[in-house]
Amino acid sequence: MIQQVDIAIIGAGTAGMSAFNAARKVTDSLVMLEGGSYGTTCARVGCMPSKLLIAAAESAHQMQLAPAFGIQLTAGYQVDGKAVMQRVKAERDRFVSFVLQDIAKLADDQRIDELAHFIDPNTLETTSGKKIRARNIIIATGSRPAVPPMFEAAGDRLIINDDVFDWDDLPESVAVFGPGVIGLEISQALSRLGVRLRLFGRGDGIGPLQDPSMKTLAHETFNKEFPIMAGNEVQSITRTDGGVAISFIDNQGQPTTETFDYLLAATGRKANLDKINIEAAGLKLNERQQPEFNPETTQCINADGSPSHIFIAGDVAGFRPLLHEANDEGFIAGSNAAGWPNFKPKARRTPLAVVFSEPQIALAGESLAQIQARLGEEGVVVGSMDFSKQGRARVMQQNQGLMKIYACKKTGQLLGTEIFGPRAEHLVHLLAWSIQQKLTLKEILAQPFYHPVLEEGVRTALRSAASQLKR
Ligand SMILES: Cc1cc2nc3c(=O)[nH]c(=O)nc-3n(C[C@H](O)[C@H](O)[C@H](O)COP(=O)(O)OP(=O)(O)OC[C@H]3O[C@@H](n4cnc5c(N)ncnc54)[C@H](O)[C@@H]3O)c2cc1C
Ligand SMILES: NC(=O)c1ccc[n+]([C@@H]2O[C@H](COP(=O)([O-])OP(=O)(O)OC[C@H]3O[C@@H](n4cnc5c(N)ncnc54)[C@H](O)[C@@H]3O)[C@@H](O)[C@H]2O)c1
Repeated sequence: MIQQVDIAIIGAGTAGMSAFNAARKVTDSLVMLEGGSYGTTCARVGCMPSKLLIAAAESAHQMQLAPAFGIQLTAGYQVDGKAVMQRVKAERDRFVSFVLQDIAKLADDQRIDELAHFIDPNTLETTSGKKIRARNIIIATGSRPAVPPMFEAAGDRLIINDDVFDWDDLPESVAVFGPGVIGLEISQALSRLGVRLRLFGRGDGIGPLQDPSMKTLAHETFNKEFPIMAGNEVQSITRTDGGVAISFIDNQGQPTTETFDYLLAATGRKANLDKINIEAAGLKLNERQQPEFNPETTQCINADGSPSHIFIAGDVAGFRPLLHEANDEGFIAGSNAAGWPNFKPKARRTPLAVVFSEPQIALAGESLAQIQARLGEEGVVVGSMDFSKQGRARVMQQNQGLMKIYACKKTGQLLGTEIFGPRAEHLVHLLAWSIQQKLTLKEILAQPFYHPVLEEGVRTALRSAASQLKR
C-alpha cells in the first residue's frame, strides 16, 4: 500500500524539523522520515557538545593564565577527564532531550523511523519497502564526515567528531587531520585539557580565514599551544599495539614518527545524497553531484531546466552549512512546499560565521575576494585593527589578533568583515547587523561606543576604513 501525502520530508535534523513545523501550519498531510538517530547533528554530535568541550577547556586555560594576573594556584590544578566528559555528555543529553520531546509529539502517521530513497520524482521507498507518494518532497538529509581512504590504516583508532563526544575519559594523545572549523575547535579544546595533540593540515588554510596576514598570525598563535603541520607531509599511518604511528616530516624538515591513541579525521564533510538514489528524483545536478537550487526558495531544478516540486534544505544543500542557515532553509522549504505552487522568494540573511577557538574567528558579509570580483580592486577600502594594541584586550590578557573591515569606496557602505580576535562572536554580530541594514561607515561611527570595551577596537577598524573614503 502507498501512503499518499502532500509533503514528505527526508531527514529529521534541524532543517527537516524546521520544514515540518513550517509546513504543519498549512497542512496535516505530511510525513517526516528519519533513518538515523533523532536529536539532530547540532545537539548530538555538533554545535552543542563541541561548545561544551570548549567551555571546559576555557576553564582550564583560565588556570594557566592566572599566575600572570598575580594569582598563584599553589596546589596547581588537575583536569579530571572523566568528570569533563561526564558534564559534556550530561549537558548534551539535556539538549538532545528537548528535540526528542518535540519528536514524541508527532502523530504516528507523520513519522517513519527508516531510511528513505527516491524511486521516482514523487515517490519514496523506505528500507522495509514502504512507499510514500508525495506532491512535494523536501530533502534535508544533512552531511557526514568525509574520511580520506588513507586514514583507514589507523583501523579501530580512526575516529570522527561523533566519537569524541562518546568518550568516558580523555585520551592521552590525538592526531587531528584537518585544520578547518571542526579540527581547530576540537584540537585547541583537547590540547587545553591536557591531551597531547598534533594537527595536520594541507597548505596554509586555517579555519575559514582568508586574509593572508590573519592566516599567518593564526598559525603562529595556535602553534604556541599545539603543533600544526601545515604541509601535512605524512609518509605513513600504521595501527600499532600502542595506537596509531604516524610518520611525517616535521616543521624543521626532520622525518619523525609519533604514536597517538587516536587519529581524528576532520577533513571536511560530504552531503548525504548517496543513499537517497538522487538520480531517480529527475533533478539537475551540479559538478559535485548536488541538486542545483535557488537559495531564496530552496526549490530544486529539474534535469530539463524547469522548476521542480522538490526542495532542499540544510547541510545537504551545501550552501552555508551552519545551524541558523539550516533552520532558515528548513523554514523556507516547509513554507513553500505547503504553499505550493504559489510562493515568493525570501531574501537570505547576511552571511555570518563564528569559530569558537581562542582567539575566535568570525566572518560576516562578503569576503574581500567577492567584493573585489563585484566592484573591482579599486572599488573597496580595507580598514584594519591590531588587537595587540587594543586597551581592553590587553587588560584581559587577550591582546592577540587582527580585524579587517571591507567597505564600498564609492558609497561608504559596510560590506564585510574578517576577525581573528577576542570575543569575536559578539563583535561580528554588531557588524553583521550593520551590513544587513546597509549602514555606511559614517552611520555606524555615529553610534555610541563605551570605554573601555573591545568595541572601541571595532571603531578603530571602521575609522581606518573611513579615512580612505573620498570626502
Ligand atoms: C562538530 C560540529 C560542530 C558544529 N558546530 C557548529 C556551530 O557551532 N555553529 C553552527 O552554526 N553550526 C555548527 N555545526 C554545523 C551544524 O551542526 C549543521 O549545519 C546542522 O546541524 C545541519 O543540520 P541539518 O538539518 O542539515 O542536518 P542534520 O541535523 O544532520 O539532519 C539530517 C538528518 O537526516 C537523516 N538522514 C540522512 N539520510 C537519510 C535518509 N536517506 N532517510 C532518512 N533520514 C536520513 C540523518 O540521520 C539526520 O538525522 C557543527 C557541525 C559539527 C559536525
Ligand atoms: N563554529 C561553527 O560554526 C562550526 C563548527 C564546526 C563545524 N561547522 C560547520 O561544519 C563544516 C565542516 O567543518 P570541517 O572542519 O569538517 O570542514 P572544513 O572544510 O572547514 O575543513 C576541512 C579541513 O580539512 C583540510 N583537509 C582536507 N583533506 C585533508 C587531508 N587529507 N589532510 C589534512 N587536512 C585535510 C582542509 O584543507 C580544511 O582545512 C564547516 O564548514 C562549518 O560550516 C561550523
